[in-house]
Amino acid sequence: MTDTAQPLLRVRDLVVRYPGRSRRAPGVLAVDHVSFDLQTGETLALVGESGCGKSSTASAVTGLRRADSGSVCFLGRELTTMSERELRPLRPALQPVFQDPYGSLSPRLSVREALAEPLRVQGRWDRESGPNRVAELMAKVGLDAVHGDRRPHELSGGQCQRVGIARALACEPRLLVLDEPVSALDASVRAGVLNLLTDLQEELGLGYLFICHDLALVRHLAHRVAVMRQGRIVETGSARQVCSEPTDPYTRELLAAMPGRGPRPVPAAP
Ligand SMILES: Nc1ncnc2c1ncn2[C@@H]1O[C@H](COP(=O)(O)OP(=O)(O)OP(=O)(O)O)[C@@H](O)[C@H]1O
Repeated sequence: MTDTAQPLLRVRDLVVRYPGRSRRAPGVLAVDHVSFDLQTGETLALVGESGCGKSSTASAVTGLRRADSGSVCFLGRELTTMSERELRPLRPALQPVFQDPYGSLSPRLSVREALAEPLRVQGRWDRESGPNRVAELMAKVGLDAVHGDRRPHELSGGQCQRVGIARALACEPRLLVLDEPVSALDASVRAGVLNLLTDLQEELGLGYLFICHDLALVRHLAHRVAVMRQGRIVETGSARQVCSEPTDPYTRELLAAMPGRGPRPVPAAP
């Protein structure tokens, strides 16, 4: 029987420390006992000023960095105590999407090759169905077939980010950890990528851990928001509540200083 009460992702008392290089340069406690749940089909935005620990939290969730302590439970499995070998079959279901759309793609691979790669790595490639699956992924993220032979330097930032999202989808994920996925894009293409993420979530029931510092985007995309300060979560609530009536004084201060404060809607897709 499926346990419907179990969240897609449950994080408890997560701690991430960066060791100091010497006695004079002490380490940094980047994530200080952070806890949150994320449900299937839900977007939880992690917001906070630069250096508050958002990306370190994301790295520990995706396993790019080992947590120093605490629990990361994904699909009911505790990730922090697993060996690399035990983690391998779970990794496709938990995919990161990074801020820098060019940096996250190999400059040598065409779009088609970049999308075939995760299928090959996972043993899902075969000569018959592979090319169709690649075409399907391109269509899903709104890339024309003509882009298939292009390399990253021949694409716009928005198109590169669509390739990054398609690569994540190739793994048939359940959760995307989106670390500032549109911050490096021109304002004119941001809305298109955000709308794509919304459509994919609706269609595939994906969970999103959305790391962001722009309140307008958070309001537009997130169901719930967790506000971080100096490694800790200081407030959690619905996007509407946190963005309009924050209870924590620091959140109020932070939101007032954030880009996108006030009722500024995200422009429609071009
Ligand atoms: N590799 C590292 N080595 C040492 N300290 C680090 C490292 N990465 C991050 N830190 C420190 O950990 C703290 C949290 O950083 P983190 O990048 O997680 O914050 P952030 O909220 O994502 O910031 P930003 O919005 O600027 O990306 C900061 O004090 C940062 O300087």
